Amino acid sequence: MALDIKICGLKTDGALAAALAGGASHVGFIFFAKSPRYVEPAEAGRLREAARGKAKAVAVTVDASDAFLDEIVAAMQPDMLQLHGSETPDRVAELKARYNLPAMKALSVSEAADLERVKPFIGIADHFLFDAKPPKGSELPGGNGVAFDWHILAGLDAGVDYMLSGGLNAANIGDALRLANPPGIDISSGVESAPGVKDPALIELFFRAVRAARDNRAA
Ligand SMILES: O=C(O)c1ccccc1N[C@@H]1O[C@H](COP(=O)(O)O)[C@@H](O)[C@H]1O
Repeated sequence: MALDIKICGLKTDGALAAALAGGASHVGFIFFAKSPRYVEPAEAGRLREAARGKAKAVAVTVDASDAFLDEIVAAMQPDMLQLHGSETPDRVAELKARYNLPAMKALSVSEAADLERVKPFIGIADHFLFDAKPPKGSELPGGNGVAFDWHILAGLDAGVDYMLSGGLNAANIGDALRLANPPGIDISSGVESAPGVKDPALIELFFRAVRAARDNRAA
């Protein structure tokens, strides 16, 4: 089965090129002002053109207003919305209808019981993204480079389409794929040389590690 791979928090042509060259299925742009990965909608619109027809462009938002979402959607024409805040099932349904776009609902998890939070979104969110809970004091709901216990995902209904996220990098992706066997993976700070600074070489290294892990499984 094909593995979805999302490289998130892209801000430069070089990093985007590395993500596409590696075979990313999704590229993510962050519209959360406090993030070091924040990109202006117009700039994301320029960047995403390189991905058209190659990878899905994902607009990552956090409890965004309709006005801001209108601006983002008009400027970058995303293929998907990633809702990384405390959006309710009703809000997810409302946004899907408003923009006629699929939605990926991000949920933070630290224990098996957290997976229960998927249930109200079933039949509404098109995909899920499981991320670690932010460390105390962090201003970011995601992009903290923190992993959760992937064993938790063993309790997930097999029909749930999701991306595994949080603290992934070239060193741990093999274990993550082996333990959770997720339909998709999502990475941001694990391919950065500093917060918000994507490193094309680390992106390439990550894809190499993914391929090596998958080759090992097939052998
Ligand atoms: O990356 C951010 O700054 C960010 C800000 C606001 C919402 C979500 C954000 N990032 C998401 O979190 C995952 C995991 O990041 P990491 O690999 O642990 O650094 C990232 O891929 C985005 O989907």
